[in-house]
Amino acid sequence: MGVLMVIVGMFVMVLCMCTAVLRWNEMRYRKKGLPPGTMGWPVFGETTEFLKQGPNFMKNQRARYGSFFKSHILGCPTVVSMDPELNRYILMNEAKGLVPGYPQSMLDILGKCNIAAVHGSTHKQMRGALLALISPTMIRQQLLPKIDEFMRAFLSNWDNQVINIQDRTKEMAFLSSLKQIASAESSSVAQQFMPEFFKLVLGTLSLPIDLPGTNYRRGFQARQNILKILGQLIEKRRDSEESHKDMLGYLMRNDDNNRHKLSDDEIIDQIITILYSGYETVSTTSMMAVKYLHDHPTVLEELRKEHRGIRERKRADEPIECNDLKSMRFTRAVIFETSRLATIVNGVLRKTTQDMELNGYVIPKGWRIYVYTREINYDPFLYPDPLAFNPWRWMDKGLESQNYFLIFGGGTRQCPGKELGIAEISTFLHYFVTRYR
Ligand code: HEM
Repeated sequence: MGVLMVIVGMFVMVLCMCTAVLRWNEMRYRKKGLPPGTMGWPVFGETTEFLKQGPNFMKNQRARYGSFFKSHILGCPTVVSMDPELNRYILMNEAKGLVPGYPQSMLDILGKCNIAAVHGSTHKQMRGALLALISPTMIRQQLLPKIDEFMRAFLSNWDNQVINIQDRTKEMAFLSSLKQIASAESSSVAQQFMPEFFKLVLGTLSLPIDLPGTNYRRGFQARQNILKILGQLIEKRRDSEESHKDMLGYLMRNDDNNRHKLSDDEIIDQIITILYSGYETVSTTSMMAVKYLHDHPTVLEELRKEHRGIRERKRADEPIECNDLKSMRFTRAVIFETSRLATIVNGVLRKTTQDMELNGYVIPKGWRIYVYTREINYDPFLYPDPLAFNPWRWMDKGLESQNYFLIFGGGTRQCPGKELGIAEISTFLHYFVTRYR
């Protein structure tokens, strides 16, 4: 009986202490002008709930506090905006005191010249250099032939095997980008590069704890190894003086036509940016498209009809060209519907560089703003019967240009790789549905 009393007493004491700490933490943030919401525990905030519950955490908080609330997630005090109007306003008005607000581990591992780590004129410079590499002309003349050659080879000999589509689409996204970046050397460096790249990706999504065995430490070491691989590649190319028509070749051009000359460090971070930005997005969209096509035979049939039509107009070894891509209207619709229903990107993060008034509240300098765009994908007014996989809804072109289409972000940081990503996924689907049942 005595032991039981002690246990109950201790339990009550711990409960009181926890309540006191939580209350104290709430009081610290009870400044006038901040939006409603809870801040959770000191240091950890509500990160555990956020990571465990995912979108449900957002929904629950919105039910309690409305579409604009404060929290403390991923190590920072954060305001979450789930309001479509406000989200659009924030993305369109980044210059009024906002910079990207991605976690420290991501910035450390992706490098200080990474596009998400820079703003103002440096951002303009890095974005300009990137846009020159993936412009519609570059896609038509340089990138699409490489993508086609890669997908054609990658999607061969899958018969009579069990294919792990998640692993394969990850490999596909990485190797396809690598071929566009360094086509001549891609097959010789891929085996060494790929495992390092996968470690780098894990590191960017970890807590920045620099101890042996942590994903952060492994990711950082992977970055060092990738710097070495890319540094050697650049050096070799400079020594050989041979010109290369791939992304690295264009980045290294030293003639007067190159308006966006970058230093070697900037070139390397630009390459890591391209690999990183197109990796999770393209691989997950491709994987989910395969899943939805499997679940919806009528959609698969319609898609197959489109691709068989293209094949019938070509010789067996003739590559996919820009006109073929343009004619893939249903495929584009399948890609958008997949991105919408699977919500590949939940939202984007920004950080305030000064106290900032938003929605009638004052957001202090240094706070994160999570522009949470996921919910808009399930809005029944924009997308009737929102949980149905219905690519036909995208056949009306207007839907792609409506104001709340934020699957590829918006404003000055809108995804520059949208058309390149669509070209890769479309070519993947082309060979997938024309070669396999
Ligand atoms: C289906 C595929 C893709 C989706 C859904 C997607 C989505 C997005 C989103 C939502 C953003 C905005 C991030 C922000 O505002 O902070 C973004 C930015 C970006 N994306 Fe994509 N993306 C895709 C493919 C690609 C590809 C293939 C590339 C390759 C070059 C790429 C390169 C970038 C870059 C460099 C940025 C940063 C732009 C800047 O900060 O100015 N993306 N993407």
